[in-house]
Amino acid sequence: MLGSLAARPPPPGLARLLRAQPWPPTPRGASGAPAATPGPAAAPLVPGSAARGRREPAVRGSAALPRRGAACGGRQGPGGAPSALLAAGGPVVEGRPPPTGLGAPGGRRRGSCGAVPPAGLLVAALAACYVRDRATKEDALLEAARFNNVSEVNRLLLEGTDVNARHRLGWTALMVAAINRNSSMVKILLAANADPNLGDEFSSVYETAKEKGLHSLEVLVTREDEFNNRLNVRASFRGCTALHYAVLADDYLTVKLLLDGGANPLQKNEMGHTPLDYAREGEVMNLLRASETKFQEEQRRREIEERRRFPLEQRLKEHIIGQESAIATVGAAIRRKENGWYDEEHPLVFLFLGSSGIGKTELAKQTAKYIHKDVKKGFIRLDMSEFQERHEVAKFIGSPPGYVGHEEGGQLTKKLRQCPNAVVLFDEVDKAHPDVLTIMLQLFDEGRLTDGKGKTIDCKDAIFIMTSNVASDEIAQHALQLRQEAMEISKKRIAENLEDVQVTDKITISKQFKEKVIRPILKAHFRRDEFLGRINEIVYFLPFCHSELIQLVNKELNFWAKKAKARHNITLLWDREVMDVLADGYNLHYGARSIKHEVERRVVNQLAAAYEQDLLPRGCTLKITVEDSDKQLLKTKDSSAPGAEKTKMPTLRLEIVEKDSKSRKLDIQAPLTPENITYFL
Ligand SMILES: Nc1ncnc2c1ncn2[C@@H]1O[C@H](COP(=O)(O)OP(=O)(O)OP(=O)(O)O)[C@@H](O)[C@H]1O
Repeated sequence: MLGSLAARPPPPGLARLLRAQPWPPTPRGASGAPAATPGPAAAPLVPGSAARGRREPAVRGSAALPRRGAACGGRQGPGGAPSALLAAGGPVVEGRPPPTGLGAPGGRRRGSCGAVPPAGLLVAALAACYVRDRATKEDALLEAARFNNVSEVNRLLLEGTDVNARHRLGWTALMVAAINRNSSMVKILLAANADPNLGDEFSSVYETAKEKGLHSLEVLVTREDEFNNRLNVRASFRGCTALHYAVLADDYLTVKLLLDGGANPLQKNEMGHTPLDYAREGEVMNLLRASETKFQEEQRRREIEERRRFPLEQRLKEHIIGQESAIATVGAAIRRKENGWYDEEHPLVFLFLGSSGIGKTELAKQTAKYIHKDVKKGFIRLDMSEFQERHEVAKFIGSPPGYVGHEEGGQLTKKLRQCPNAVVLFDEVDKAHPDVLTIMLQLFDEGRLTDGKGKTIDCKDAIFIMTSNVASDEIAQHALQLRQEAMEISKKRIAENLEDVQVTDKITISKQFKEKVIRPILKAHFRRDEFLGRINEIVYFLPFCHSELIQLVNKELNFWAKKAKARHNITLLWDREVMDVLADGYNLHYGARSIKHEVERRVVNQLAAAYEQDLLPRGCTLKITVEDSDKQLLKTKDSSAPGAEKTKMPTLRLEIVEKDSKSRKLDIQAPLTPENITYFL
């Protein structure tokens, strides 16, 4: 059976990864002749030993190492004497890279001792290649998996060795067992919770050598000796799972074990190939095809279950503060689509309205992340202010043949072709030229788009989100007015001692306001009823209320606290008063960005100056405080007393918390005023 498998031509993807040697490797007897029956339990050949007819005992340790380095002459197989490798000016075997730095220049005879580089260099290379610390249990596990040493693996697992530990070059024990057709080992490792979906971190020999700062020769020999010697050393294996390797080895039993053990047949390696792409015609291919279908169904079921347990709205709220009605509107529309309650002839179209920096882009991004996981391709963002002129339509969908830029294609069409069901954000859509809007209308209406080359992209499954600041002042003023009214009603009810008082920041934009105020503004701007008519949902983003501002400040301070801890081992503390002071920096026109800037200006600047002035011992605890003398001002302001707005802005200071819990104020000098002026912000 093995012979017939080897005789079949491998698929093109497979051919790239394997060397031009028969695969699966034909085990050889002691004489070097092919063995009669390989059998999974047979002690495996040591890589490179085939030519020498040597069979390595399946034990830990590197007893053979000194012998390997001793030979100097013609090539002895991939695991053979490194001197033979060093002597070669070009690839010694098919697919083997020339040893950079160490190798002799081109033109030298292969395997010639005369081509050996200086002895010191050789010794260093030998030492690097073979003197390996095999002391750790994880290394021992990888080696035992390589040699199918069941008892050693069992012992190591019992001792608590991490079954998913990686070789220093990136692979796991399960991958080693899979590529070497050690199915009994695969079974043991899976039973010990080995993750079948981990991807190899080893790319090609050159890439890995570069990444790890090693000599390519060392990487090559290690890969061949400690993983497998039948793989193309030039190909990239990054992202290959144990299942990819089992398929490369064309080992039905191991493939089946891995699939039963939860391996994902749809998982792609970094080249974008699933295991099926490497399968030869036959039972392995059939098995993979069947399990792909089954896996897809199961995945769909799992996703539905997960959506039920952890709804989209909840996920979005983890990243977006406030904007509850916007989240609810988008969440409901996506749910309708996900569950098949939508018009499949048209894509979903939203218009996000509201002032700057209040989460329109963020909501679009998070929606894409939820739908696609891979946000890079699944989220397309176009700044529509780049399409203000008529001729810029060509930039949007590509120029027709014979025009400049025809070959480049359009910004939208190029990206949509890569991911036709992407979440597409048209930022500042009000700035786009009417001709661009006409194309968008066609896109929304028909769910497809024809590019400059005449090719049509079907994108009925895409989600289009347009954002605009049009009417943002009206929306903001209306929201503030609604909040004011809600506050007054609450106060009145408190004054009347009514029991069901709920002080709430939650407000809803009325239908009347949308129809009477917003729609006419939109109509005047876009001048096309049909364009507005094609929008599924107009989503309103409102200015932040005080409690939302406090959450934004907290989020921002937490961001810096994490950085302080990670970079300088400094613990940063603050209290509610500090958050109130920072929340006052909110500017309606800049939204959450104004909070970011306020924190940077009033806290991070002080931190940086204190650090530069060597006032922050490593490992210290820092507290942000409001200057004592300013606290009264803050109280006055909090109580909304008349005239409070005119009071001086409270000052934030940094204090070091000493071991006895007492605080010491830091005397930070303002960097731009060297005359000993204390840093006041
Ligand atoms: N509601 C929010 N919750 C959390 N972070 C927010 C929120 N709104 C804005 N931000 C943060 O502020 C920054 C700007 O937000 P975003 O890009 O979403 O603004 P926008 O509403 O699209 O405005 P613009 O049109 O100016 O881009 C981002 O870093 C974002 O994370």
